[in-house]
Amino acid sequence: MHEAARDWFASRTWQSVEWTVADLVAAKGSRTVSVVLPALDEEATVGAVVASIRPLVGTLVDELVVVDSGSGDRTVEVAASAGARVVRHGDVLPELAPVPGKGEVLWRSLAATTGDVLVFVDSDLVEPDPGFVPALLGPLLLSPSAQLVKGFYRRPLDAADSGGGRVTELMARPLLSALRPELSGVVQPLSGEYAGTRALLEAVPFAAGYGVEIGLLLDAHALVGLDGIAQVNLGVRRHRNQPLTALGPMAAQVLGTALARCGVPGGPGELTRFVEVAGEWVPDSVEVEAADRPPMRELLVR
Ligand SMILES: O=c1ccn([C@@H]2O[C@H](COP(=O)(O)OP(=O)(O)O)[C@@H](O)[C@H]2O)c(=O)[nH]1
Ligand SMILES: O=C(O)[C@@H](COP(=O)(O)O)O[C@H]1O[C@H](CO)[C@@H](O)[C@H](O)[C@H]1O
Repeated sequence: MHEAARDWFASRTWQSVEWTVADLVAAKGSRTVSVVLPALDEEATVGAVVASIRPLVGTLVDELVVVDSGSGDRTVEVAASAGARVVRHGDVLPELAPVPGKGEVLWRSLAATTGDVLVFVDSDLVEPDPGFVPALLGPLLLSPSAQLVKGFYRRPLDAADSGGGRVTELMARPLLSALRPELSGVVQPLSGEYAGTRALLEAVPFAAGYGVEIGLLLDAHALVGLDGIAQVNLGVRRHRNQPLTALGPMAAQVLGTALARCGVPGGPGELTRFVEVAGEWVPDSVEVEAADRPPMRELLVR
């Protein structure tokens, strides 16, 4: 293991949560906290995720916002009835036509919220743990240098107790070990549950697609160094696992964003896969976008 990564892992990893919500409320002081859930067609799960965080609103959490990515189901209604403020992606920065992607809604959430600290939680969690948000906020509110805190966990895959995090294990981890070994101590570089200071998040670009997590991690490292990053054990994280075929374009976006951040030319471009049709295999090509949205601070005059 890279020496800097080993030292960072030893000093900036919380294997267990040593604080209470009351400790965090006391440490928070005048700082404010926004929790953001990106959502695309999550009517089946978003309600329970909102409900797992809602009890913290008014004390530790100042606003709980679901940013909808253009859902075609009842995500908006379910999220609102569970107690979240719901923002549709076109409602914020309406002068900018939304582009598809998770990073797009996370980027827009910066303009739709006011918290000094933001916590991102996926809306497709299954059996969401109410401890996730307090755990993620601990290092940020209690440790002066932390600006980005990544969650890590055991990741079930469908009915199996482990095996999740397929793009993490097969793309992100090898990428980081090759291009940024200093970050090889990050247990879940693509975790969708993480917290960051607004100062950091508004200072960096957001990859509009699934490259958002790897992009933020690489940019945080470039901007604030390893000492500005921490990670905390959240236990177990179950979520709706996409089929393997859907993870090819996701992996390509992660690759494209990571290469761009590391100054390696060559974006993801076109990804060609193959499908079997009546006993024959035929190509199935898709254009993979890895475009970035600019640092929000360049748009917002505060
Ligand atoms: O264009 C998108 C794609 C995803 N998501 C949300 O981002 C989170 C993670 O996406 P997904 O579950 O597709 O990724 P996975 O967890 O399977 O890697 C979920 O809350 C999605 O609803 C979104 O808001 N817009
Ligand atoms: O970590 C991963 O490999 C992928 C896929 O997870 P699974 O194999 O379905 O458990 O999930 C993550 O990656 C996305 C891209 O960074 C994030 O946006 C998701 O929040 C995260 O779940």
